[in-house]
Amino acid sequence: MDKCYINLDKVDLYYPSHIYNATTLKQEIFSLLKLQKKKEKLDNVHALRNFSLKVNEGEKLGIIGHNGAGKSTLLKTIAGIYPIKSGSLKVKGEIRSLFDLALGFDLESTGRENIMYRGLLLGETPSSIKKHEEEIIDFAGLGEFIDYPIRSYSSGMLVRLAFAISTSISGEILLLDEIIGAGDASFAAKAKERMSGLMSEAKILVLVSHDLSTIKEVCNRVIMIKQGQIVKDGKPEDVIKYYQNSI
Ligand SMILES: Nc1ncnc2c1ncn2[C@@H]1O[C@H](COP(=O)(O)OP(=O)(O)OP(=O)(O)O)[C@@H](O)[C@H]1O
Repeated sequence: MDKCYINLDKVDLYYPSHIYNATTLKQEIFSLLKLQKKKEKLDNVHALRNFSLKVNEGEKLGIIGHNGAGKSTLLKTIAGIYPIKSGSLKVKGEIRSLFDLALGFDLESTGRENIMYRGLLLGETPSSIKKHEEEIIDFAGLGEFIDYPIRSYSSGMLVRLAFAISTSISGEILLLDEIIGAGDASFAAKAKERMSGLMSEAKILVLVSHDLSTIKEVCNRVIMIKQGQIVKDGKPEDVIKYYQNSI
């Protein structure tokens, strides 16, 4: 069987500025009355610049860098969420991304119904979701609330359900934006154990985190990103030291 990999070659990604360049009626009136300067046109944000990266099977890649460096953008680009402007992105292997855990939740539907909706969004088939349903319900530990609309859940209960669904099926390539610590103390311990299992089962792990000790513990390769480019790539201890010296 072919090995998994992620390959980005000279990728450029922009966030379009037109979203922010629109003026509200209030801003127009204030500027007409000369109470406020007319809004300056903003440029597109060039978030990944001529970005090349190859990640091979067996690699547990940590991504570090200052706020706004482009770490989350890179993760979402690998997940195929953001369209790239130029260059190429090739991914071999089934991706499981654990961000936007509650994406696709419908507040008026029950926990059980939401397992189906979210599972379908994660690319599962109805029969595979049904197979995992009891295990998800058991892990979330919501008792009879599983048949209540999720509008009635506390925020901790929602997190439990979202976490249980998103981590019920492992993928070959695991993309993580910070390791999720979910729920109260008893659930957090279970969640941590499950996360460790998923991370060690994954054929490729890509982990974005500001927690350098976790990066050191989990990863066998680290890249540091600055202004949408890799400035250092290598062994965790070397790249972490380089990053710390840059602070
Ligand atoms: N939805 C968006 N629209 C416009 N610009 C964005 C958007 N998301 C991120 N950016 C910009 O893209 C750049 C990279 O942001 P990104 O979120 O990838 O950084 P990050 O390294 O993950 O930061 P942090 O450590 O703060 O989470 C920043 O300049 C940010 O302002």
